[in-house]
Amino acid sequence: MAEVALVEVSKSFGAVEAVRDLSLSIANGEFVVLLGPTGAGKTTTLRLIAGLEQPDRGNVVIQGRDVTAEVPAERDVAFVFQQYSLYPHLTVYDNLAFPLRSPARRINETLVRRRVLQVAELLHIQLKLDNRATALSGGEMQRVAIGRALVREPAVYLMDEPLSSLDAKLRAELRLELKRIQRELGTTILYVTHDQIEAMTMADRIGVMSEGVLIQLGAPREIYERPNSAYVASRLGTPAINLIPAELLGADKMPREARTVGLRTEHIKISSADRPGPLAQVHWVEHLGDQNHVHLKLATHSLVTLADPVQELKAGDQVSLEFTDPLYFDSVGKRIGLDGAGGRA
Ligand SMILES: Nc1ncnc2c1ncn2[C@@H]1O[C@H](COP(=O)(O)OP(=O)(O)OP(=O)(O)O)[C@@H](O)[C@H]1O
Repeated sequence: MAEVALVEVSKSFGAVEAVRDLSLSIANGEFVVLLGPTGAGKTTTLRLIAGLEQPDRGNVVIQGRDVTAEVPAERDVAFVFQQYSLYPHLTVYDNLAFPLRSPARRINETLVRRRVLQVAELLHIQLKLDNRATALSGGEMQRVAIGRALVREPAVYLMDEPLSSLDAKLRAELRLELKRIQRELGTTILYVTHDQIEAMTMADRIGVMSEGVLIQLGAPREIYERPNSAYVASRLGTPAINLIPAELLGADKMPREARTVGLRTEHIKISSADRPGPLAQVHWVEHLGDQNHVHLKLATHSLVTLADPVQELKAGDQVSLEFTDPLYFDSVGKRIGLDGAGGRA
């Protein structure tokens, strides 16, 4: 049974349609990531599930129960926000125990203690239990914030960019930990992020949103390899996919309706200028440490790809390009050759 389902939900704020006709079903134990630019409607989607917003139309169903009319406290969800919302005057232990001590729950202290210790161990903060929340590093605070959600066992965890305030190293660490915990506990998570690496590495399925609409929902590889549109293709991949007008590349081998060609770095091979293929000029080479990005000029268009480390390239070099299995998009940006294998949202 779906743990959480949104059924044709819409929500406007004045003239802004924050979420439009959104249907989404999250299975028990599934990790779904909503990815999209700012203003796409991701946070509003979480708030609608939590009951912090009321939909204008549509229904929210949690564990088979229609909760649309219920207040947040009646819904079985836990929310983790971007900013750690800890009680500064309480110890880590008491912060973790807090959600279990509400009068409505009446859990005895032995059980509270057992659960807090279990979660603290899971998050590697067991040595910090006596610290005040303010005497923690940012990464530790965010672990406690996540732990406060984990001590409860709700139907679904809603997480709104929980790692975005952390530095890159901590983020990478916590990303792995969160995924491990989710696997171990079999929890159901709906997670919002701008970060494509978080989406690719943690999600069972990614939902790509734009302007309140769920554009595509699918497994990370499916979204990456078989995007339904140029928009979705441009949300994943570093460097970003190159979108080049089809007429620049010669129409002979392309589908007739192709207007734009999507070239990811793995679709582009750089060879010496005497090889067949369109000629491009190296504009500059960006050394990023672990990889080199080559910026190329193909007629009037710029293209970015990865440089083979053994290939000596420098600004001004002429090279020939060879393209393998690029993606083709029609005049409205829809991918040509959609196979209908569950790729559409
Ligand atoms: N309480 C509100 N009042 C008015 N407009 C709102 C409100 N909440 C959200 N919006 C608008 O709804 C749209 C969607 O906002 P939302 O916060 O859901 O986007 P988001 O994808 O989560 O963006 P971000 O990544 O920046 O958090 C935006 O245009 C936003 O300005």
